[in-house]
Amino acid sequence: MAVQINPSILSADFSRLAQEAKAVEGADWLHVDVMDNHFVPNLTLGVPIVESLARATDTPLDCHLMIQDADRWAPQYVEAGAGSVTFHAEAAAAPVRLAREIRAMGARASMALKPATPIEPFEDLLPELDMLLIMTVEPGFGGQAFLDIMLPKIRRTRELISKHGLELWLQVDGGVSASTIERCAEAGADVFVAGSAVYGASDPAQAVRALRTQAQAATAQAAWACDH
Ligand SMILES: O=C(CO)[C@H](O)[C@H](O)COP(=O)(O)O
Ligand SMILES: [Fe+2]
Repeated sequence: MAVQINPSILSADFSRLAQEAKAVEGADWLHVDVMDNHFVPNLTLGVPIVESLARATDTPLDCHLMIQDADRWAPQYVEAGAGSVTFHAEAAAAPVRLAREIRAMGARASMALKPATPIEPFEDLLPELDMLLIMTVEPGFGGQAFLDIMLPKIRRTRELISKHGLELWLQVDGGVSASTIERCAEAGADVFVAGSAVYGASDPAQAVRALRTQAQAATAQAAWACDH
């Protein structure tokens, strides 16, 4: 699969969200961080803003729900227009039922793991998912430093995906930038969220293109991609 670059609007100007979304048209997905001040110590936006964003841009929305009670709320983000909904493993009471519900509603189902949550207990669930998100910072804030210690987990997850012959996308989120994206791609990620590295740049669309070029080059050299 081609690499995908998903700018995170967490680092955008929230008073001009429609224009900020348009500034990165050409990106694969727009990453929308939903935070409830309970699952993470920060508060961002909810269903009405996702509904408005879905109308304002042709770029599909990749909603990352950092909220408690994901089982109750995730379907509402599909209804609001998200093309992909990511719930946290730590916040879902019934992740298989929830993933099936999201898929049945016509969206891609994705599950996220905080840095301290291992992938191994979820091996048998992977066929139920369209994407697995490995957090490379503690969720809650943009602009944090990339956690190198997550690289082995990315590698192990890529091995599980290969072992089971899955079509699962492997997303990384947190501290992804020109200086870290190649390590993520080499380890096995193929979907890259970047907030500050895109919206902190003078030309966000150009930053997306540059990250894509770097990720493509690193993937072409990566052992995991050469096996396919
Ligand atoms: O989920 C997130 C934080 O919890 C954000 O998507 C992420 O941090 C993006 O910002 P940056 O690229 O600046 O780290
Ligand atoms: Fe995110």
